[in-house]
Amino acid sequence: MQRNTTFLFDFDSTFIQVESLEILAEIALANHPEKAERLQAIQSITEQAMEGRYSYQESLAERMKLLDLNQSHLTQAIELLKQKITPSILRNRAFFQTHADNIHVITGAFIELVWPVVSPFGIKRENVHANRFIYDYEGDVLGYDHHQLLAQDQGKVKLVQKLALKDDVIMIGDGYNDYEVKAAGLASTFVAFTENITRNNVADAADAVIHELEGLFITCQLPFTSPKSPKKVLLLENIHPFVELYFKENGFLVESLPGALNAKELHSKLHDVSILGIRSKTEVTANIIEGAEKLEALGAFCIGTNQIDINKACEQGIAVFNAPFSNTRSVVELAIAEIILLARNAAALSGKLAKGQWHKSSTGAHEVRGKTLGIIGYGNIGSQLSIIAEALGMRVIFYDIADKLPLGNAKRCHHMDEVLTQADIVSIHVDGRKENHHLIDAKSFALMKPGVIFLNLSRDFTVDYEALNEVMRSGKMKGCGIDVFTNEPHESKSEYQTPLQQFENVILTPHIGGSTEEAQQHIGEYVSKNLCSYVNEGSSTGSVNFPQLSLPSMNYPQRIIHIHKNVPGILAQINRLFAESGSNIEGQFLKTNQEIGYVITDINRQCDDKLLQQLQAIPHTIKVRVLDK
Ligand SMILES: NC(=O)C1=CN([C@@H]2O[C@H](COP(=O)(O)OP(=O)(O)OC[C@H]3O[C@@H](n4cnc5c(N)ncnc54)[C@H](O)[C@@H]3O)[C@@H](O)[C@H]2O)C=CC1
Ligand SMILES: O=C(O)CCC(=O)C(=O)O
Repeated sequence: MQRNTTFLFDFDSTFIQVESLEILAEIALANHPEKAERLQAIQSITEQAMEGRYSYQESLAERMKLLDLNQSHLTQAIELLKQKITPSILRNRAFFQTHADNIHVITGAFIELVWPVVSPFGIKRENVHANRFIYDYEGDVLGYDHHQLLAQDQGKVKLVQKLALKDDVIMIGDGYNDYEVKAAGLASTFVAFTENITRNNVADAADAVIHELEGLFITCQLPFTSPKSPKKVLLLENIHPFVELYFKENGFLVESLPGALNAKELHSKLHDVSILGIRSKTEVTANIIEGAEKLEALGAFCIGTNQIDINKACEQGIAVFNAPFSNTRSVVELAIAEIILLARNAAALSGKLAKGQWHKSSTGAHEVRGKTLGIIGYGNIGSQLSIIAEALGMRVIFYDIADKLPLGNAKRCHHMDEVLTQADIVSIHVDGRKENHHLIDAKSFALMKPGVIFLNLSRDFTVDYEALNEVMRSGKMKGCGIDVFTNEPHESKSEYQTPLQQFENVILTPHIGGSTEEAQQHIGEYVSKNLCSYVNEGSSTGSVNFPQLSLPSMNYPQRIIHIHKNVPGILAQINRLFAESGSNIEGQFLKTNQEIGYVITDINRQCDDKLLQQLQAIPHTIKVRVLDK
């Protein structure tokens, strides 16, 4: 950095992606009959003022007249604005922290909104210059302080004059009033910031136009560069918003899409992506993995990982993570609800009443107390279902290929057929391994009792749905609850047809077993933290295909990660290379699983290209990663 440079940052549409007064107006006018007209008027006045076509003083007065504000509006606006920080500002938090003494925020926005957003960046309170509201005793906003320089025309110019800065001054902003500081001779450079909005007359007047904050480091030849060029995260299938925010706060570039992508779309999107986040719909095949050169980690924001070619991911050194517990309770609650509703014929009766038919009857409606629930697959979901079903007075029997401890009074059966022949309700909770294709077929249905209730909330292919349709058509089955379907649509709100729609006593849900706010929030937190600490520090806790290593934080100049096929003798070769290169090993961690050897070495110096190439050349090496402290 040139010595003694002061950076003046605009706030609205520069530090944040939006105009704070517009956000405040959206909230304050939410229930106002003239909401649309007033919002449009506010936007139009802002735009004219920012382009320098309208007096700032008048524009502020006009906009404030259109609002009735109180404290609660401000509180809501602050929360929203914190989510709207400009991405390149967010990922360069370190820049603001490092140069806190030399950074000012100068804005016509209100301090009540500005300070909570900028303070986490280490910006000093005395360096934040903004307008302020005036309140009555009840906390309603009476107006604003007209005497503040920033409420006046040429307000930024007057304020910077008053600051009497001795340093070289660089003004960064998106509006004409930011340019005015340079025009008045108070800044050596005006940098137009266009990440959120481009105003042609402002860009034309600027000494430099930057699209992201990193452009400032280049334009001003600051040795401060982004800590690393940011890695890209692609999030698909409506993953919880926490995840996007979390990655952004940790310096990643994030793209979020609501639906799944098909193979072609996914292939072309992945070329520069380091972390891919999906749920159950995105097929990550061997071809996709092979083409994703930069992919380091893959997060399944769900339980099932059958949609991912795990073997290929191992071969390519890509760690896969999931959330094995976070949505299990949600699935169990849905299963219990469906069992009760189907036992009471409620799905059929509700469907009739929706069509105007009042069918009040107890015939064929049963309590679940005392009935036998047969669970196939006694894992995290099956075993929780067992406990809750027993609490409702049901008798539980189960079958699992693994030797599972029966919980409560549940009885373990040694053959699946035992469960199928005895249960009043059969519920499938096996995992999505390939061998489970059509685990439940026509023969299985034939073994079930007449009047059986059948649930599948696991994976579509575990059940032969043609056979299920047949048995439903035959009238043998009382009803079924199905949450997982063949060829589920990639996007929510799509059309979907299944022959099961013709039956009455069915509960058909669009794969929502795990779709509760609670589950999605927890999955989001769990998977994104594991992904982040894998990519940033090498910890593989929570990975489904890598040996799990929880590592200490990085205290030495470099951490070298060597991922290789699990064959004997690799560690010795790695350590020989370190010794020959004169690197001192400060700490070393090794864990293997059947496929992979995972060696992490902290060394006392920066590893040179030659050493890296030698590590990469060790036979059976899959990938070498270098992490800087
Ligand atoms: N509908 C939804 O939204 C959701 C569906 N799921 C699905 O539910 C299923 C169960 O999930 P978890 O309980 O978390 O899995 P889990 O892995 O904890 O349990 C699966 C159990 O099934 C057993 N198993 C596998 N094949 C079997 C077979 N052929 N016969 C008997 N037992 C067998 C395993 O030994 C294991 O104990 C998975 O397929 C998962 O993908 C999970 C969450 C949400
Ligand atoms: O909620 C989802 O997207 C998928 C849930 C699921 O099937 C799973 O967690 O395995």
